[in-house]
Amino acid sequence: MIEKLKHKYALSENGAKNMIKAFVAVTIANLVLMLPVGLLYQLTSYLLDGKVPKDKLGFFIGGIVVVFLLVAVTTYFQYNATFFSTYVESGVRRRALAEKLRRLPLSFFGKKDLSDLTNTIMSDCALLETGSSHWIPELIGSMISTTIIVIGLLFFNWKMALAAVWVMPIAFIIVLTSRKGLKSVQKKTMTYKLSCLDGIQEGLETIRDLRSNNMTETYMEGLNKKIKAVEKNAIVLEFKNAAYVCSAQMILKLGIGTVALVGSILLVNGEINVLTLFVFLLVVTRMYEPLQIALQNLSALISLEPSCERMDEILSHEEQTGAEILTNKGYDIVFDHVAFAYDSGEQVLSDVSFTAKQGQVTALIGPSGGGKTTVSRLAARFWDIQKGTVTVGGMDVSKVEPETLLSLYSIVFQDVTLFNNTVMENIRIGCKDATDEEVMAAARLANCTDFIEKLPDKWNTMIGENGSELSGGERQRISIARAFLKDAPIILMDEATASLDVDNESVIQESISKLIRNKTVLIIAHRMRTVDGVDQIIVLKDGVVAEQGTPSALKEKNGIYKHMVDVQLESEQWKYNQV
Ligand SMILES: Nc1ncnc2c1ncn2[C@@H]1O[C@H](COP(=O)(O)OP(=O)(O)OP(=O)(O)O)[C@@H](O)[C@H]1O
Repeated sequence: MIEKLKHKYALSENGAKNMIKAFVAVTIANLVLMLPVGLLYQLTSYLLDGKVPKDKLGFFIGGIVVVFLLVAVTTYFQYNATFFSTYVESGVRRRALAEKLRRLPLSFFGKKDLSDLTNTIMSDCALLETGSSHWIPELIGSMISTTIIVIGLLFFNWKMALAAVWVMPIAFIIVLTSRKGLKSVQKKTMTYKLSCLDGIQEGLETIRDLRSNNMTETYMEGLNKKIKAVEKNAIVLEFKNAAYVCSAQMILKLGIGTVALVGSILLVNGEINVLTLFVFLLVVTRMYEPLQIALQNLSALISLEPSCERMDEILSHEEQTGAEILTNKGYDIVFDHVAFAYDSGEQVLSDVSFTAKQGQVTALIGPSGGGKTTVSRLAARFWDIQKGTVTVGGMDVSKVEPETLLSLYSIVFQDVTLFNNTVMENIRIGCKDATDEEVMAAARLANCTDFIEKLPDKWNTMIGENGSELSGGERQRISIARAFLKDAPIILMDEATASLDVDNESVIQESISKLIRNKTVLIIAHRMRTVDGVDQIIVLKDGVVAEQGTPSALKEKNGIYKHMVDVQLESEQWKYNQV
């Protein structure tokens, strides 16, 4: 049962145990609320006999006090079991989701966009929070307590009990039949909501382009359509929900009528007395009250199912795991007959083999879409390959835990990610234990010091969300400073000097020459003059190694590389010219 609850409602072991406690708490609370009916039964029977015996007065007063105390204790117990544990569990669930996302392969993120995942962590969790504190315990608790009461009633008078009970399964079946329809509308609503969130996010991210292309009105029209779709679907969902729940609640109320009808017949036939009829009417109204709420809760739980499924999809997704101990001997990177396709299924690399040797610079070049970025990502196990092997110093990267493996790499990609923190802390990301002096030394090597010293708070200047207060070249130099600080044995670079001015570029190139000494360097290059001095060039075209060798050998071959060099030489002569 614990395992089932864990999967169904994305709970931790403790959360599932607490939920069972909540079921028990609600059941006991509901049963305790039936005790006054027992007292009333006793009292009425004495009153019908003429008077209440004096020696019983103490029993009734004591009974009332005990009932009050029990109600107070069970309410506290129920509150504790539902609310407190729910909010603790909610925090645990959000952390578990975030922790899980950290361990998932990047292929998973190709299928999900940012708003989808944020929505799961925030909105789906909040919805499940209400579900766990109200809907689920109240539904299960009232079902258990009603079953116990019904068994008691059957022993008391089975005919009257049947007159009260027959409506219950019908009411629940009505709500359950809505399951398929409700779930599909709920899924649609969620899809529309996510598309709406995507639209808003896209609008905010691209506001500059929208304005410069006079596209704001078109964008707003598109967004309005998405908002209207959400509205329309939400109304349909509410309407369907209300139709099923209200019909079920009406059926439930029929039970009071049948109890009165059957009771009157039995009374006339002398099978029961007035007191029994009175008690049944009292019990039935009390018993239907939590069931009315249970029907609403059942419907709410059905609508909650898609959210739980989305959470379970993340929590039960296979992680990228592996050994936490590195067994590599040296740092040669070897691609051996590697084939790879992203989730879209299209083959991106087929049968790629090459060796990037330690102490050498290997440049990946080739036409756009040839697979250069993909190869450099696979070298660090950002994705798992489908065929062949990628090894570092003889160690198969697919068998190493990703974070352990990444300790071997310094990565400098074009799209630098910076955090809204100080410059100092943004560089320290390269090595979290580095001292301020070490950070500054790395920054000096990456030629960052000049621009950092000019910032308002120097090293303590906050650089805005994703470094929005820095220029492209400055962002890139921070990323290079991180690589200096990390000082990892393997360096993956994506045309690291692309957005630097000529002066900066030559200084940085000199620094990079120092950085890469004795390291395995895999560099994605777009400009042929930067690869003239590398040890080896791998030309990737259409996902295969079309050429490989030293720059001079490839120039002599007169193939793709030579052609790229010639074309770039030509393009360097280009000037702005009116034709
Ligand atoms: N995350 C992804 N999901 C699906 N397909 C992808 C993904 N990333 C890249 N691709 C596809 O894989 C192929 C190779 O892309 P890759 O980025 O490796 O090429 P590249 O040689 O680095 O190109 P460029 O020089 O333009 O950066 C392309 O067809 C691209 O559309």
